[in-house]
Amino acid sequence: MDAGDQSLETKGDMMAHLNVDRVSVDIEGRRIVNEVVFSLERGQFLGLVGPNGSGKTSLLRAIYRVLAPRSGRVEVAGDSVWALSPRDVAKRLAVVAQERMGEFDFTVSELVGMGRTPHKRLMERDTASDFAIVEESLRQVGMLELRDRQFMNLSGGEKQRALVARALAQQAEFLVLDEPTNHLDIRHQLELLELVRSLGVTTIAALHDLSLAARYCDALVMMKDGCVIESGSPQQVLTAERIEAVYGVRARLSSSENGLAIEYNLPGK
Ligand SMILES: Nc1ncnc2c1ncn2[C@@H]1O[C@H](COP(=O)(O)OP(=O)(O)OP(=O)(O)O)[C@@H](O)[C@H]1O
Repeated sequence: MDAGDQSLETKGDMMAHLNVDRVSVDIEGRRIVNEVVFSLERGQFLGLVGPNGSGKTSLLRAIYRVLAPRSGRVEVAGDSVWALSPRDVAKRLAVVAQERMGEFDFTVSELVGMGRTPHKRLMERDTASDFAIVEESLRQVGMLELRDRQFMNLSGGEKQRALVARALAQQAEFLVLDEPTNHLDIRHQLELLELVRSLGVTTIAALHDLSLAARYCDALVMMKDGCVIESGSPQQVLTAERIEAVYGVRARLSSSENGLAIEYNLPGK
């Protein structure tokens, strides 16, 4: 999806790794996601941006098979996620969701080990390979030293990194991240986004920081009121006019060493 490529805006692509084709979600009779269309190639990192309540989480939940769409299709490598079993979806798609910040009564290692579950038979013991994968996943998020701590006693940012490690241990071909940088300090935000990029795994992430989204994502989908306002390369999507129309803030964009710097102001200031 290079700049100027219109494929995100047109009808879903059968050959794409992720194909979201006219997906609508209704909750309690209200349209929350409205006819969303985009597709994503294998290995690409797509950022889903938009103000609070614009439908990002609801769209992601429809993609990872938790919230049934009212209409439309979500396909991973050509297979409808709603035609697959939850277990088969979990083999192919790893999720770090906002609602998973709960109070798990497990150690960090045990939690990350749960990422291996979709690959195992019922009651099958962990193998040396499972332990090695868990260890590597903990190392990748800088959590090796905290492996024996209780998950529920971790700080918000440590919990978030443990949940990312669990998703890595799942070794899925597809990653879905809902505000993965939530709770993370600046260093850990950069480390996490660098890590996701370096994995080369097809990824869709809801992100609030537009500069970070521009820096790390191959493509952006910007939503407002459940609709896609624009999609394409970060340069194409992030303009001062569009940010003002969607977020209601004045934005001054300038290029910086690392991509895009954005200065925001309330209207009239
Ligand atoms: N279970 C639910 N019951 C009622 N309304 C819901 C439910 N889930 C979401 N909504 C509503 O749907 C709209 C979209 O919410 P959603 O969480 O998808 O937005 P979002 O873009 O992820 O927001 P944020 O950036 O604040 O996380 C909101 O108005 C929200 O209140």
